[in-house]
Amino acid sequence: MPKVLIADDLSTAAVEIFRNHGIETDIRVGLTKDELIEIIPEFDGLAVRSACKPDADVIAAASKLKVIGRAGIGVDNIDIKAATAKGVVVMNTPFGNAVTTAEHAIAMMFAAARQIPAADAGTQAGKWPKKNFVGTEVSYKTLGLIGCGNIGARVAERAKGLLMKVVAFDPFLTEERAVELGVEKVDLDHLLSRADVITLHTPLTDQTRNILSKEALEQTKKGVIVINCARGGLVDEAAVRELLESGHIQAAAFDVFAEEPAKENVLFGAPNFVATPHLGASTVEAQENVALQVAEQMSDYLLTGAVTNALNMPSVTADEAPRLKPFIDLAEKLGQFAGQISDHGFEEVVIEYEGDLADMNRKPITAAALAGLLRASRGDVNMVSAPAILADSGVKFSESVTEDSPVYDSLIRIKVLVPKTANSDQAGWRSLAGTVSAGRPRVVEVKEMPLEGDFSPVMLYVNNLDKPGFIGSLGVMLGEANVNIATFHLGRQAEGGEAIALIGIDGEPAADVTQKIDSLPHVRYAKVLHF
Ligand SMILES: NC(=O)C1=CN([C@@H]2O[C@H](COP(=O)(O)OP(=O)(O)OC[C@H]3O[C@@H](n4cnc5c(N)ncnc54)[C@H](O)[C@@H]3O)[C@@H](O)[C@H]2O)C=CC1
Ligand SMILES: O=C(O)C(=O)COP(=O)(O)O
Repeated sequence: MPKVLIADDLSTAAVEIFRNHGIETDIRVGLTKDELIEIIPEFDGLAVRSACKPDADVIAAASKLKVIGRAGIGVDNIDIKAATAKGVVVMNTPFGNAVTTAEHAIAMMFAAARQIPAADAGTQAGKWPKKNFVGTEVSYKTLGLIGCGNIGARVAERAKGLLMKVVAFDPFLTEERAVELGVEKVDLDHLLSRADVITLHTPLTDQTRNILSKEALEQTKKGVIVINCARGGLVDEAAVRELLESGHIQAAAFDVFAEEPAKENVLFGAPNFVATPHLGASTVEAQENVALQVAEQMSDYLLTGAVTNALNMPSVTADEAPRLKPFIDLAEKLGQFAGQISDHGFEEVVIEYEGDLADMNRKPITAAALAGLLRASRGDVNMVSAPAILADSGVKFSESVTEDSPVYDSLIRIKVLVPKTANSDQAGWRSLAGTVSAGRPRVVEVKEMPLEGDFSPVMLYVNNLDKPGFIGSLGVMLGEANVNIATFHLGRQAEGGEAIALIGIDGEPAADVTQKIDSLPHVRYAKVLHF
């Protein structure tokens, strides 16, 4: 039974879902990094919000981990690169808390514009500080959105309901979407000079870090209000303090901080500054949404291989998972085959899909083929890590699809180009093709020679010249070496030409068996294959 560690405060709805799927959970909120490293090897799944930080060290220790589920949107607390390299899927719940966070941004805008927290504190302290608080209206003012995705768009809709004019800076916002939302797409300089209120809704990336730098803040209108419910690190906090003190910024309201939990911060105590402790997603509705969703997604992945909302792997719906599974198996086996007969590496990979595969979700199939291919040389590679490893390696990769499949309903062909620098006998294209028949993967072509057979866990691959007596001498030799033949498949180019024998055998042969096969006349290459 898979085991999931819940390492942040998730709604109990998540535990219920895991339990219904027969998945064991352990709730351990507030672990130190060392404590997390100590227990993580027990778990197949890790469910987090933003407080738990599965970094490269934690992921390195996570020997069984298959999936990290983020009950929320931002994944900057997770080392996705390390997870990908280790083959761990990282998934989030991109929509579950978006409305709640948009509402928080609007609440923060009013809290800042009317200084509600300070007015409340003074009133409840018995000071009746009516004269101290003169706010500003937001109607007919300009709201500048930095980031107009999921949450930014919802903020825009609400701001328009408040009769605000909305301008947005987002390089990925299309003109059509801007028109649909009724926002004006502008560049950052325009936004800075025009907005009465600026609100941030981008992820924290190398491009967005410090996007509201001191210089940017100095370009804003005097009296601007700044809201940050996205991520600390997007804004220069010290510069905001300075500009609040000088009165250039009228008010600021931040839910997120560069260092969290923010027990101390340069902004604390600044004039007209409002703070909340990363509450953007904290409503009953949002927390239930994200907990249910992450638990369903993680359970689906652990139990069926369905992938939803993964940041480092193509999606596979629960409906298509059973249909794709035999093709994923086939692709992985063809990849393993190609990897194991490419002793000198490869500089190019081509995957050809034919027939029914033209209409399928091929991304996971490709990922499986690459995982199988790379495993021979790179060890523990899976569908998550394979595409990134191949891209990093500089090996050229392409894919082609055709609806025609002359012989089979569906066919996958993997071709690898072994470099010229290798043993000249080995250089050139290797090509393997297979199909799924009665739900089982079958090889149907090896080095462009027709050859039909099942995959066995251990196989002997022999590339020879088609000469009389060869099969007999091979059979005798294997008998003498105590190798029991389970299946025997043959293919050849033409009489007397290049030929292949693919032999399923029972158990692991002695270490010298390939040498013995190599020493038979007419053998060009022999290899023990594992599937
Ligand atoms: N305070 C809280 O509790 C919560 C905070 N968040 C944070 O809110 C942020 C936004 O979330 P979503 O709207 O769901 O993300 P999203 O991915 O839907 O939208 C982000 C938008 O930022 C844009 N963007 C990317 N790079 C940009 C750049 N260099 N300049 C301008 N725009 C850029 C993207 O094109 C995209 O449209 C994230 O950082 C997320 O972690 C999300 C939920 C709760
Ligand atoms: O979903 C997000 O990106 C958030 O920032 C929410 O964070 P939280 O789950 O409340 O720790």
